[in-house]
Amino acid sequence: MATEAEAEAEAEAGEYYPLFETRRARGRFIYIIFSLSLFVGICFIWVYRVSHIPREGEDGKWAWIGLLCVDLWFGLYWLLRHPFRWNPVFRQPFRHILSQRYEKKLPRVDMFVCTADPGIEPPVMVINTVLSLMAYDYPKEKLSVYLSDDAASDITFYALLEASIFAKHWLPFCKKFKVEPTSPAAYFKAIASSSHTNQHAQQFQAIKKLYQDMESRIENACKVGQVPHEVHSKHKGFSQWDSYSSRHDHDTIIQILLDGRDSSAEDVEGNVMPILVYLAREKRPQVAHNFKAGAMNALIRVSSTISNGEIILNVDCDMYSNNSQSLRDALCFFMDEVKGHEIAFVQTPQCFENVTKNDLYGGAMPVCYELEFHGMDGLGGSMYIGTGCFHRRDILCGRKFNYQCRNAWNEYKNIDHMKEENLHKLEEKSKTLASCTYEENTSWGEEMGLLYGCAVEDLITGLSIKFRGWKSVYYNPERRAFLGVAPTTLPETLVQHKRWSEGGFQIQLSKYGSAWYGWGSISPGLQMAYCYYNLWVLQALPTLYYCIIPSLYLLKGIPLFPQMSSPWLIPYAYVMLGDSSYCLLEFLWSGGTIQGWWNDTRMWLYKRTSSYLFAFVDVILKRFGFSESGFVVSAKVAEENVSQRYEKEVMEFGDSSPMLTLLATLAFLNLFCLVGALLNQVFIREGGLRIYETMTLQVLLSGVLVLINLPVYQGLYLRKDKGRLPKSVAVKSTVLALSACVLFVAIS
Ligand SMILES: O=c1ccn([C@@H]2O[C@H](COP(=O)(O)OP(=O)(O)O[C@H]3O[C@H](CO)[C@@H](O)[C@H](O)[C@H]3O)[C@@H](O)[C@H]2O)c(=O)[nH]1
Ligand SMILES: [Mn+2]
Repeated sequence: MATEAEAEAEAEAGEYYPLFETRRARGRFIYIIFSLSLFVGICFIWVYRVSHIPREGEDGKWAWIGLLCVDLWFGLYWLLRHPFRWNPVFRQPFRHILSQRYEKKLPRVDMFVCTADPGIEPPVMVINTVLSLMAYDYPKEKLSVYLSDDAASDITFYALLEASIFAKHWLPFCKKFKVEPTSPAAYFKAIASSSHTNQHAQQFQAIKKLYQDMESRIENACKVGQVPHEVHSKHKGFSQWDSYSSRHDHDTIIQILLDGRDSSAEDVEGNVMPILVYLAREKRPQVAHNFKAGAMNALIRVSSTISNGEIILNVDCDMYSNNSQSLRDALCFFMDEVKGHEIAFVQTPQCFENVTKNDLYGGAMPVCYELEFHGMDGLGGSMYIGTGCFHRRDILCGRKFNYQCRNAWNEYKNIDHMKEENLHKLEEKSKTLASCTYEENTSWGEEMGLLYGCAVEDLITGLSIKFRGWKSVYYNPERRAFLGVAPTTLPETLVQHKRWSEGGFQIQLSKYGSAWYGWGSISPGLQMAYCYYNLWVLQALPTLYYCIIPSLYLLKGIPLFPQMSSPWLIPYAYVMLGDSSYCLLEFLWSGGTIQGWWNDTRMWLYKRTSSYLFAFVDVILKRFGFSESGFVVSAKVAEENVSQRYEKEVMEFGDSSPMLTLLATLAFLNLFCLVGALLNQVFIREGGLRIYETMTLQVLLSGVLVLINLPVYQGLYLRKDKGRLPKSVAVKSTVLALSACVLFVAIS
């Protein structure tokens, strides 16, 4: 094995091969020229706004001043978008070199899966994730999987118990036939019938049957809400539920289901299996449990006594491993002799198995993962996004960066001394580590582990690691590393984005949001990039302004933009056309479709006018102590007819919520204004084409808003299915929009 000194000597002699390589994107020059020209356009718009403010007594003075502020803000925010595009980098790990150099010295890896609600995160899905991780192509004695169950559900525990038995067949099968993906459900779905060799076909059928039997047992247990009697009495683990009173009030429940130190934990071919642990940390109603961050911190502590892997992989319960090599790939970054010592975590993109072709709810965020994250990587490292991320344990636990820590890889921690310790003792010891009083008067949640008090614990934790001097890597392999489930309804998507944007804003208001706190530890470009995400909520009011004011003034016949014949129209046209074509091209380049881009634009509007607005209000309320933090877990399953509509890309509204009422009101407001203005023009003013001449941009703006809202009008009045907008929303929004229009016209 090459030590670092040897590696450097090799490198000097010109024979050294690094464990990974970094490529830079080309064509940046063209981009810079183009954005400079756009910026000039934006400046012209600003100049126009300032120099054409209506005089005292003229119509629309205040609306104009409002537009000036909004245009200023949009222009400044637009600037924040650039650092992402300055220097995108692409990483390529070399895992064959890793095997050559380090096969015997590979570190232990602890993998954490978090689940919180068996109702919306079905146990079958959770164990598929667990099984996919257990089957990584990696020395099994060095792997451990921990499942944290924040619902402390005995059915999830039962499912994991079943999985531990099924794994004994599944792991050797995966190894023998190089199965990919290693999540049984995904694999059987991908390969409906086996066309391989005879031997494979036979074993394929056998293992498929085993899986299906297990699946139906677990689903059955979920349906009746009870663990089968004979299993319950046979396994001692269930006795831990004797003192259980509710999911918010119970002792720590921990069970080591498989442990290589115990001979019963061998697969059917006599190979060692990964360690497998179930954990439900203690919960008490009066003690804050800090949601996923709390669960992760309990996992970090408990795993430190059981396996203490140097590397920690963290996934959400729906994110199964889709690439059995990605673990080795990630290690190439950490173990690289020249650069590895400064890398704290390796993040893979969050990709989804269930996004449809045109991605109705914009869940895939292709530009984000195919471009912006590469850009952040070039600026010093992408964000930690909570799932599909490999961490170094000590750094996650708060270690600061210093140059001495280079050789840490050679000092592997030995866990052999625990061999004699019997499992039961180990479990008892771990229980105190997961108790809800353990963290009292410690720095867990502040300097150690994942940070508390923020709706995006992942982002803030990643940022705090950066501030301690570390770098990170964004690794986007061709074969997706993980696949999960994206929300399949509009309300769920909006709620998820509310949580995200709220979290971002919380970061911005915390010490991590300030430019001076991070000065020197992260580059100004990266600061700007983080701001771009963290300031989402501040888009809400300006966007609402643009959706409401120009349309109302259109109805009243007061122009707020340059006329067709005015030269000031040129910068407007250039900026609007230039920017949207650029965004469209980027979207297509990232793998999206044209229809997908249109859908994404709609979601962009909806998120800004509902999620971000509600998040903004919530952050303010929380600041003044009027509201408490929460974590609305997104559902990973949908009813049959809901998923059918999802497959057909028909928008699912489903229930009445203030967010939907707001969206529908805006949709109607624009429809009424547009129709009102046109009627007014034709019947009352008889001015011929005047409106097109004086208010082209306002007509266009309302027109686009009406077009983009087509699914809302359909959902309100044309559809009959259950996913339509409820009647109550239809009534409320129509009345609200109509009265806004009437009032506005009447007031003057
Ligand atoms: O009290 C809780 C709440 C949630 N979770 C788990 O956290 C994960 C993420 O929850 P999900 O509802 O799927 O949220 P998403 O919005 O899809 O998650 C993204 O955003 C979250 C932060 O808002 C991050 O924690 C996630 O890792 C990231 O994938 C799931 O496995 C949950 O089981 C817990 O363990 N305990
Ligand atoms: Mn999720």
